[in-house]
Amino acid sequence: MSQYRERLRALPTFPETMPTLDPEAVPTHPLDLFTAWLDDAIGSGERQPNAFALSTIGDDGAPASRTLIVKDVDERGLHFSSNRSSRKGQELERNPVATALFFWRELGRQVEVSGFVTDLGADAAQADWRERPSYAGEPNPDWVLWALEPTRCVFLQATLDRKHVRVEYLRGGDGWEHRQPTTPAG
Ligand SMILES: Cc1cc2nc3c(=O)[nH]c(=O)nc-3n(C[C@H](O)[C@H](O)[C@H](O)COP(=O)(O)O)c2cc1C
Repeated sequence: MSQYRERLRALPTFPETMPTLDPEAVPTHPLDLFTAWLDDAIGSGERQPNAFALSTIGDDGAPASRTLIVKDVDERGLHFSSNRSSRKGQELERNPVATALFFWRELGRQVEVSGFVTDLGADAAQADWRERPSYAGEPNPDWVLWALEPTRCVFLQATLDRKHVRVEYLRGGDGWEHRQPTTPAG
């Protein structure tokens, strides 16, 4: 029998005290809730609250995920950067959709942001490139800054009794709508 079964079940889970999420009191635009939660995550002191998993879709339809750093958030969406020739760069070139998944464990919060990805242009990419620790004075024509413009966002606030509270935002023709998903959460 695997040695992991008992060890994994014995691991500590959520913190004893966590914030609450009132689905009746969320803002109209999901990015307003996202930035409020990002502020909380930065304030919580947890390491790399700017890290998230980005999933893209390959030609065979299979998803691929990797950790990235979110560089900015504005009306265009979540900004992130990488090499155009990377696997993610090639996949985004062919199929410019992605999902970003944040997990802020000290707050028991998860946010899923899905939508369309756009290239923010060479000037923005090089400005980002110059701020990287590895920058050695040369531009990098392969570097890209993208924005993930959301069409669907799901916010989850964990609770100790595992009755996690979720709010799903969907963008339709008339703007954003939100509701509590009815499918099981955990
Ligand atoms: C905490 C963390 C942050 C990272 N941030 C970035 C990033 O902002 N940009 C990037 O290109 N790779 C970043 N990486 C590396 C990626 O996870 C990944 O390995 C790399 O980009 C190649 O991915 P791909 O082959 O799927 O395109 C980061 C890795 C870690 C662990």
